[in-house]
Amino acid sequence: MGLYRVAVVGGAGYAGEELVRILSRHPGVALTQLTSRMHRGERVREVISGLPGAAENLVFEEPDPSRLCEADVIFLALPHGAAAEYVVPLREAGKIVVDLSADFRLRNPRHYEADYGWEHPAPALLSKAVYALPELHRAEIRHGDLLAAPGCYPTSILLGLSPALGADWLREEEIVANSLSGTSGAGRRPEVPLLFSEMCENARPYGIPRHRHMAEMEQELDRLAGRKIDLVFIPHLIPLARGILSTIVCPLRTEIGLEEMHAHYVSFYRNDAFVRVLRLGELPAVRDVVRTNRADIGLQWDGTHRRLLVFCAIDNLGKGAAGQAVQAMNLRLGLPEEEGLLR
Ligand SMILES: NC(=O)C1=CN([C@@H]2O[C@H](COP(=O)(O)OP(=O)(O)OC[C@H]3O[C@@H](n4cnc5c(N)ncnc54)[C@H](OP(=O)(O)O)[C@@H]3O)[C@@H](O)[C@H]2O)C=CC1
Ligand SMILES: CC(=O)N[C@@H](CCC(=O)OP(=O)(O)O)C(=O)O
Repeated sequence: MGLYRVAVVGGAGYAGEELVRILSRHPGVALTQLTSRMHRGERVREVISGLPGAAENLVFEEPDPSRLCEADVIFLALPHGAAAEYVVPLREAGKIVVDLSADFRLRNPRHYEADYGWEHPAPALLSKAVYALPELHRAEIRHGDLLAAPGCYPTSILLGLSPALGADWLREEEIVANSLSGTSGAGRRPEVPLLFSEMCENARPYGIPRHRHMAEMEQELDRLAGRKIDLVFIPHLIPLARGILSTIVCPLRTEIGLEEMHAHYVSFYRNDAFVRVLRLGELPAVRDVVRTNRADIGLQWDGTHRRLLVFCAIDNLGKGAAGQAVQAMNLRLGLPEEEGLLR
C-alpha cells in the first residue's frame, strides 16, 4: 500500500503552516493538497519557505470538499464555525478528519452556543467526535474518524492537572491557572491589539472573566475527577511569537510530600513520549519546548498553604495545535505515535 494522502485546509494560517512543515517531512504520509483562498493559485514556496521539494511545488487551491475527498486524511486549520461546514461533507464521504478548531471539542451543544455565541452547526456529529488529547484519550483516538484537537491552553492545563486529579489529592476549593501565551495563539490576522507596537515590551490579561476554553477544560476536568471542579483561568498575552506557560495552583487535602507527588507524575506519564516531568527543583521554560511537540512539567510545593504548584510549558503551535493533531493522526493510522514529530 502507498503512503496515506493528507490535505490541509487553511494551510496558510499559523496552525496550517505548522502542519505543512510537519507533514511535508513525515515519512508515513504524502502531503497532496493545501488550500488557501487568499493564496489560491500560488505555489507553496511563494508563501512558506524552507520546505522539501515535493511540498514547496504544491499549489494552494480553493477549498472544495469534493476535491478534498481525494485525500485519506483531511486536517482542518480553520476558524471556529467554518470548520463544521467541511466536516459534514467529509465525514459523509467516510474521510478521517482532524479538526483543529473548537467545533467538535464539546459534547454538549449548549456549552458551545454559550461560549462561541452561535448555534452549533452540526450537533448530531458531536457524540461521534473524540477529544483528541492523546495522553488522555489514546484508545478512542485509535478508532475515531472525527478527531477534535484540543485548544492550546487546555492542553497545557489538562496535562498539568491530570495526575493530581487522578490521585484525588485536591481539596474541594478552586484551582487557579494563570497562563501566558505568545501572540501566534490568536492566528495570522491583522488586529490592532496584536500589532508589534502594541505587544512589544507589553503584557496583558484578556478573556476575563470567562475565556471560551473554560468549557472544554471543565468538560475534561470534571470527567477526570468524577466531580465538579472549580477552576479559575486567567489567560495573558505576552510578547512572544509562540509558546505557552501555565502556572496552576492546586489546594491539597493530604499531607503527601513533594517527592511522592513527583514520583506519581513521573509514573503517570511513563509511557508518554511527549510529556517530560522535570527533575525536582527544575521548572519549565518556553524556550525549551518551542518547535517541539513536547510538554514540560515542573512541580513545586507551598507547604505553608498546602498547595501544589504545577508549571507546564508547550509550544501553542506544536503540542498546542499542529504537533498534537499529527500525533493523533499517527495513532489513528496505526503509525508510530512519534513519527514525524520532535520531542
Ligand atoms: N494558533 C494557535 O496557537 C492555535 C490554533 N488553533 C485553532 O486552529 C485553527 C486555525 O488557527 P490559526 O492557524 O491560528 O488561524 P489563522 O487565522 O492563522 O488561519 C486560519 C486560516 O483559515 C482560512 N480560512 C478562514 N475562513 C475560512 C473558510 N470559511 N473556509 C476555508 N478557509 C478559511 C484562512 O485562509 P484563507 O483566507 O487564505 O483561505 C486562514 O489562513 C483555529 O480554529 C484555531 O482556533 C488551535 C490551537 C492553537
Ligand atoms: C493568544 C490567543 O488569542 N489565543 C487564543 C487561543 C488559541 C487556541 O488554542 O485556541 P482555539 O483553538 O480554541 O482557538 C485565544 O485566546 O482565543
